[in-house]
Amino acid sequence: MVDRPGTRHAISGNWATLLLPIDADDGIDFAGLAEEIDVLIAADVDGIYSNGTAGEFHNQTEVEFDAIQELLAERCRRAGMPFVVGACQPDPRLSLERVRRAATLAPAGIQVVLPDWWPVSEPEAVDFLVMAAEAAAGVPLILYNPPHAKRVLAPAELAAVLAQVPDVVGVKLGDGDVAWYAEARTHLSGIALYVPGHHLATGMREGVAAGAFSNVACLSPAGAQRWTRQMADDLAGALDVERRLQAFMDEHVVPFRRDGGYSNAALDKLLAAVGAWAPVGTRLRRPYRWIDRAEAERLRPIARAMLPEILGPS
Ligand SMILES: N[C@@H](CC=O)C(=O)O
Repeated sequence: MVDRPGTRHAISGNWATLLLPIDADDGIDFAGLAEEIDVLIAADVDGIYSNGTAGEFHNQTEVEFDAIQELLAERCRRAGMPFVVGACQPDPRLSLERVRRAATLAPAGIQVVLPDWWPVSEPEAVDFLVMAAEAAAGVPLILYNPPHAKRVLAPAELAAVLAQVPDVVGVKLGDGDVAWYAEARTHLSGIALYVPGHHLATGMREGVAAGAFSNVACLSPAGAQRWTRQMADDLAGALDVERRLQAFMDEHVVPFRRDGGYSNAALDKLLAAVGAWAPVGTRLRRPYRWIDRAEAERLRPIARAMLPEILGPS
């Protein structure tokens, strides 16, 4: 069990996701992944995490899972970079095994999703998280509860669940409107909340966000880090960047999902290819479709013009 901190959270700021470089034969390019981790370390992000949706946790074998986490842990440990392991898995049995193995790597936290084939009730969510906490053996848990989860918990429901599992110290979730932020303040103070990367300045202004497991870091880890630092002493400027980030996403990225049916992971890999900071590529593992790399080339000058603070030189 761990104590939940009051207002300061051990895991905060700009967390960058691993994105899997995928070969033409559908295998994971581990040499490319190692290079990517080193670029993230050099960008001096607040931390690196594996196996969110963008890390394609839902489409890898257990042997691959172990190899990814070991590579992340080994390189981060050597560099003194904090890391979080995503032990996410829609199947609760496999997920608990992933948590158990992740704990042996001594990460700063372990991320889990709720069982995701049959939507869980609140008591079932509690029971799963209690089992996950046992498997984590003292490593703090972060619940990843995005809008596309089978069971999405509203702030009051989350508070009721988390009150029974103090080992869950944070929640990565989709935020909402002004009313949602008011609800989050009412029910979730003391829990570290991680809002979508391109909403982080708003989450900070509303006094709710501890940080982001960030899609902005997909676009540029170094740029996302600069932007996150800006929030501390120039929130108005950071909110202006956020407005342009959202315009870029709405006009140029979201249409791939809304009109083209691409997944969030495809969108995140597109962002990484626009930023061109590591050998990630746009390819996803089959059966998921990926966005042609030419689209990244087309969008790069647009992104640079709209977001010089994020994509400009450091
Ligand atoms: N929701 C994303 C955030 C990064 O882009 C994830 O997969 O973790």
